[in-house]
Amino acid sequence: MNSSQIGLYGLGVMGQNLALNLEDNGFSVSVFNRKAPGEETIVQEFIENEGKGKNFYGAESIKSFFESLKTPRKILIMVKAGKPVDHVLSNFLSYLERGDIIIDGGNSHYKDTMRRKEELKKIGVRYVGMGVSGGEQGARFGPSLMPGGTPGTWPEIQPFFEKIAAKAFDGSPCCKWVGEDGAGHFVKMVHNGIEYADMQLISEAYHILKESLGLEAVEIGKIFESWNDRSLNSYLIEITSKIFMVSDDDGLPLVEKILDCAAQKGTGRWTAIEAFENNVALPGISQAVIARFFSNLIEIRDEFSKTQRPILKASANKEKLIGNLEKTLLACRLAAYAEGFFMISSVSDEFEWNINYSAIAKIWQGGCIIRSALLKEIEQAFQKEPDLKHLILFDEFSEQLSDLQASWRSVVGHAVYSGIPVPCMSAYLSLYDTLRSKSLPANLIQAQRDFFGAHTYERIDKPRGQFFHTDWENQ
Ligand SMILES: NC(=O)C1=CN([C@@H]2O[C@H](COP(=O)(O)OP(=O)(O)OC[C@H]3O[C@@H](n4cnc5c(N)ncnc54)[C@H](OP(=O)(O)O)[C@@H]3O)[C@@H](O)[C@H]2O)C=CC1
Ligand SMILES: O=C(CO)[C@H](O)[C@H](O)COP(=O)(O)O
Repeated sequence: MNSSQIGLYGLGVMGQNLALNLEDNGFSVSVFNRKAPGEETIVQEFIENEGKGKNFYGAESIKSFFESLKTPRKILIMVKAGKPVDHVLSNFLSYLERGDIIIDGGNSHYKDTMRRKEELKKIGVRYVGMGVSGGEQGARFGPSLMPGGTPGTWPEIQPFFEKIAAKAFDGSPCCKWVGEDGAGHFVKMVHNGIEYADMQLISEAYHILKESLGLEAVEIGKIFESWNDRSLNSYLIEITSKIFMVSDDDGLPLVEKILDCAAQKGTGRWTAIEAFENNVALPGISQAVIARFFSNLIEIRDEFSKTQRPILKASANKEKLIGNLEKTLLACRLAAYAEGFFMISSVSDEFEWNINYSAIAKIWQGGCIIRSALLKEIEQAFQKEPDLKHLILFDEFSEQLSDLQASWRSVVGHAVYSGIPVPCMSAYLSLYDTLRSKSLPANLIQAQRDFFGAHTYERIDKPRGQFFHTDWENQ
């Protein structure tokens, strides 16, 4: 048969929509899904419904799936991350041929991608870990794509993915080769870390608007709508404004009926763990992950809240607070991207991936969950200064942070006095204050370490690299 240009394994939400997107763009696609008990007809149903009359081949077995593809085969896997990917690859082993290209588009851990790439290299199979962002709609009409893996593979798969990707502000595809090994999945993981932080920040703003100003959902929605018309313009602010406008059957806002207990599949947590593993501090992203954990402690929160005296809310001028919140969100969003890019550059340097940061800022401008107006400025910053160590050092951003800090302090201070938790906003403010402090109290920590463990210290009046020890008890 050997006729389809690309194969897609895994007809979940993402797989189905990517298959439709590929077909819309003129490609012939073979599709397959495992036949789990009770789900034997997924492929058939897809071909008879969403795929009806289109250029799909619905394979009934892995053998016929492989036979239906032009060689060297290009197969996009869209299954649950983790063991399922290894399971699928082991089922492919007897059919794969030298030169075939496997593309994992799921949210796989980049270290798994590096391992899988090395395993498949032994049999001459090329492996790409491609971060995909944009959810169901993105997959269907234009996702942001972050491919990376076996060098030299890109030219053969580029036509497919550039065609189905979303468009950046300048109309170019939100899809670029990120780098070797697990670079693509690594960048997607950090994307999700930033996604967690931005979502948490928006939720903290909502909490303040609701608790401090007592605003109703529709009014909060309108505030987000107006913010979306200015510097905060982004997908997450846009969908947030829409969420507040949706009512339940009884006419009350649906969002207020949702249990305040956030789930997570793990990519944000991985970002925080990897940051610690690589000696990089990601205070905002880490706090966003922690906030999701805390949200799950419903019973403890319920019990403890009853034991505490109510807090007298700090008074607030409504218009002023709303204005300050907008500025705080902007400062924090900048800090979130800055810490994300800092993480990417730290790990990219270690693995020598040579990631192009302005290209990443461009890939994220369309299709993905963290797309925002600010990414245009970030792209330009990295174009001007490709070796920029940290985004906060870019003149325009450091000026912006300096200008925004008064509003930021006022919001965090207001929340602290009112007993409204703002873990992410305050973590970013501490990050800002830490990085703007020429001196920190870490000298005392070094003295303590030397006191109890003879760990030695460096001195301000001696060159770096010379270490001293003091017998502190007998001075
Ligand atoms: N949903 C989203 O917004 C986004 C998801 N992703 C990532 O894309 C991937 C697909 O996500 P999504 O479509 O949402 O759904 P899921 O993560 O739920 O994955 C569904 C697919 O995985 C298959 N699968 C599960 N276990 C196995 C296994 N052991 N062997 C073979 N196939 C298996 C399912 O088959 P079956 O139907 O038979 O159970 C189904 O085709 C995931 O890695 C996800 O993290 C990335 C970006 C956005
Ligand atoms: O990758 C995504 C978007 O970019 C997914 O939507 C992601 O799975 C969401 O993460 P979580 O379930 O942990 O909130």
